[in-house]
Amino acid sequence: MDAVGVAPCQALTSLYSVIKWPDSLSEHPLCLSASPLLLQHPPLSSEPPSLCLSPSRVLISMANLLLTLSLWLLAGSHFVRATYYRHHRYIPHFYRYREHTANTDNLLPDVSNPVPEVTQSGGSTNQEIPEVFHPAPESVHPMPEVFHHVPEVVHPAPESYLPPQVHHPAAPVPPFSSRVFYGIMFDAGSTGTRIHIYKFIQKDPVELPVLDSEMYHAIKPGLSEYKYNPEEGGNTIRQLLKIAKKTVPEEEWKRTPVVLRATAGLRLLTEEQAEGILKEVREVFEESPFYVPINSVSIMNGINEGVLAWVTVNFLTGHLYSNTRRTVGILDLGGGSTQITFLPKSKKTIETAPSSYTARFSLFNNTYELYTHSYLKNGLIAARLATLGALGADGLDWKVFTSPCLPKKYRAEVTFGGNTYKVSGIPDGYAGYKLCYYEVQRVIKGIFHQPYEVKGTNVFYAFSHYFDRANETGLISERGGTVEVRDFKKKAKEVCNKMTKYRPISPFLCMDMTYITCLLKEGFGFKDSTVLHLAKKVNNVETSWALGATFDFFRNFNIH
Ligand SMILES: O=c1ccn([C@@H]2O[C@H](COP(=O)(O)OP(=O)(O)O)[C@@H](O)[C@H]2O)c(=O)[nH]1
Repeated sequence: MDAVGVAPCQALTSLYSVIKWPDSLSEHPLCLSASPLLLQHPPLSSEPPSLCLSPSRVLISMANLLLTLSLWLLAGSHFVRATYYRHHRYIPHFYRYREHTANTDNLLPDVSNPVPEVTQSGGSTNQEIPEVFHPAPESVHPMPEVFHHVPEVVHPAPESYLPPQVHHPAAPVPPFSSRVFYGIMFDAGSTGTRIHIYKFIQKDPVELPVLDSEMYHAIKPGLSEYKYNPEEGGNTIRQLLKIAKKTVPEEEWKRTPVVLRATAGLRLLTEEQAEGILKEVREVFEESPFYVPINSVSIMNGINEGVLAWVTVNFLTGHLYSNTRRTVGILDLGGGSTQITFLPKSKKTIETAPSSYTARFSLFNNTYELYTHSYLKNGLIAARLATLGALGADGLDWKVFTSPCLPKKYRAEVTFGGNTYKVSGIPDGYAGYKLCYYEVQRVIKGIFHQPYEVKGTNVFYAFSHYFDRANETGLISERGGTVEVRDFKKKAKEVCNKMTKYRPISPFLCMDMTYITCLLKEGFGFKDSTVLHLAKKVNNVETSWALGATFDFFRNFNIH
């Protein structure tokens, strides 16, 4: 018997109690002690309990047994394999939504196959995104889970929001060679266009990719300034694409998606003007070496802007993976619009909100129903012009718009949305906080909805112009920090009553700080004692809707 044959033979000893091997098979019959198994068969001789067979019969019997055993093993291995592959790790759908536990990595939500394969021919730039990028969204539960179990408990002392680490330079090299991929998101805002180049690392084929880093660059003015000259607007995009070409390795260009989402600036233009600019951007994208998906250039609606900024901030602060459902709200003050978004703790917040002020989406087996709203024309720059009575006014060629929020001797021309406005302080009049507050109130009163819960203790992250103004006036450092709503008010009073001192920073500082104070208190209804976390970046990644929009591109959140 050869070596291969011996092993299965020896395995038989576990089935038959004992095998006594003689010195030589050719000379001695093989003897098996009687075992309960063998005794089920009629005895072959009259000498129980041991059974002796001639070598040839033994070999035939062994061959039969081997054949039976092989069949068992084959069937068994099939069964085992089938069971193994039914394990959740091998069911992408199950894996995506149920494998997540709280962790501290900047993991990209569900990108199992995030970037298109480069086609052999060089790839068409307007091919459709493979379906795997946009798996069918999970059906939304009619009654969102959030309202079943979330007690109306407030958390007066919020957890320390230590953000997860972004960079993992010392990670051990896995046997699977890590795959790096990129996503390029353009934020076409009213005051500027920004490029966000995200680098992701797929460390393991069955694990979620990790956000490694972001390359960010901004350019002014925004695309809406080019409403009469879209080609020039296209040049600003070309300039930013040069940065993308330097950041993304050449071999990755063809499979790196490039997407542009425009916000308030383009929303405020006529459809024709906005379309002229978007068409130009599409052409610039098409001539770039990057992957241009369908719908790569569009105007984003206010709901998505609010929800995706909420996704970014909660992702970066590590709240999307937590099982506690404790999240943070966001306050975004752009140039043309302002957004508030949070996950209510109380059912009453949604019940008392206008239906257009709520949005649902699914992520990691959770359905979130958020309170969210974007107020168009209430961004900081639009609000300046509204306070001056200039927004939407005619006679821009000759009218001078004045305000007690501006230094008395200030006179200038400001441009916004492709229009130029003449503005000035009131040379012989009064200026100061009280008068200014009265003026900005008109831009807020009767426009804002105060969410039921905002007087509670939800934690809010405030960024964009909230951050910029707080930083410029010394409320916080470059690194950000926390302030109370009353700090904005205190600083606004100081700035407005000492306009000359603060004028070098910005002649609009009094108006801006007063507007922010009024917006927070009388617009959203925050208490003086509400603490706001001001952050331009979390873990070196911009707090903006752009990261959330990149996730949404890779895996459709079905925000509705
Ligand atoms: O990633 C970003 C995106 C925006 N901003 C700032 O946020 C404000 C947003 O203005 P935007 O023109 O985009 O406002 P919108 O048009 O969306 O209202 C500007 O001060 C930007 O400098 C920023 O700091 N980082």
